[in-house]
Amino acid sequence: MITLSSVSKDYGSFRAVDNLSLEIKEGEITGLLGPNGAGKTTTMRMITGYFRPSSGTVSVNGIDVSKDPETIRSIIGYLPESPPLYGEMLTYDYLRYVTGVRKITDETAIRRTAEICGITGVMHKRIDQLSKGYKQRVGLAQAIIHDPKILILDEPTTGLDPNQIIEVRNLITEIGKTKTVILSTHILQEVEAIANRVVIINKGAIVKDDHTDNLRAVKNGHYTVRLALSGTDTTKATEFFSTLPGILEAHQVPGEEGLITILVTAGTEEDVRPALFHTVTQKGWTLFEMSREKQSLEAIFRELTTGGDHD
Ligand SMILES: Nc1ncnc2c1ncn2[C@@H]1O[C@H](COP(=O)(O)OP(=O)(O)OP(=O)(O)O)[C@@H](O)[C@H]1O
Repeated sequence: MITLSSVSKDYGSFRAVDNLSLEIKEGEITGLLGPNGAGKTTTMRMITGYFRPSSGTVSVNGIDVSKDPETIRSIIGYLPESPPLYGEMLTYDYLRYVTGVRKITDETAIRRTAEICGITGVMHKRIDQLSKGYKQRVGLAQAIIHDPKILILDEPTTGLDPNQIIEVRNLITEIGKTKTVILSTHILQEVEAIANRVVIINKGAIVKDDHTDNLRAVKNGHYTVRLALSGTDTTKATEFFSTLPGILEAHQVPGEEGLITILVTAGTEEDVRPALFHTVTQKGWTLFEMSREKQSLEAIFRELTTGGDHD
């Protein structure tokens, strides 16, 4: 449905998005996760047609975004980080204004959208008198008033209090049942709460693309065990370790000179250390060290994005 092919974006001599390729299927809720300055907003703006890529192509439903921006605008709803709201307008007048700009003729569009976004009760209030949570709902309303198939949300819960965050997340989840959604955030929990796919971006490039469920599995069960041993070779040791029950993978990592250091990833909550120890003694190898390290989601994110801030 959305295809980015080798897309780059330069601001002068600075490359904000670097040769990024991504395919998003209909119905997916994708979280673009990355630290400040990673290139999330730039990527989203290229999908909406707001920015042209410096190289590469973006297509939506097979249409090249830069060739037919009009059609793209009718397919996509966009909520920028600071929604384009006019504070002195009443909510109703603002939404009527948006229907005018979008040339929406469906008379029920405003009422329908207000109901979906839970803003029926504030239609006759000035926008600058609304709470941040309600302002964000109005922002969402302007993004979906033309019933777009795709919704793009730039940091949709930034600046909201914890209750408002939950409300807006629930609203996005509800709207996301019938749309393809891309949202950006630098908050891991946000992706976990809303998205079924996570694309981690750092320095303008994708460093991880996975189902949110897999990340949850990492959080809930997976951990690593580091072993330092001697009396064998790396191939044998990794081979034996990776065939043990509950072990997903084993590979060599740098370690103390003269020893083989191996990092084993366990895919179970059970402790695999006794089985590892057994293998080592059974084979007559010598164990110098063994330690278990919890691999939290935060740790993975940090590992993938450290040093990522361009600013
Ligand atoms: N108009 C611009 N001119 C020059 N540099 C820009 C421009 N817009 C963004 N940048 C730079 O490009 C990089 C990527 O910015 P972008 O806003 O896409 O990142 P982001 O991941 O959305 O970050 P944030 O979470 O802070 O919004 C940043 O280093 C930013 O300073």
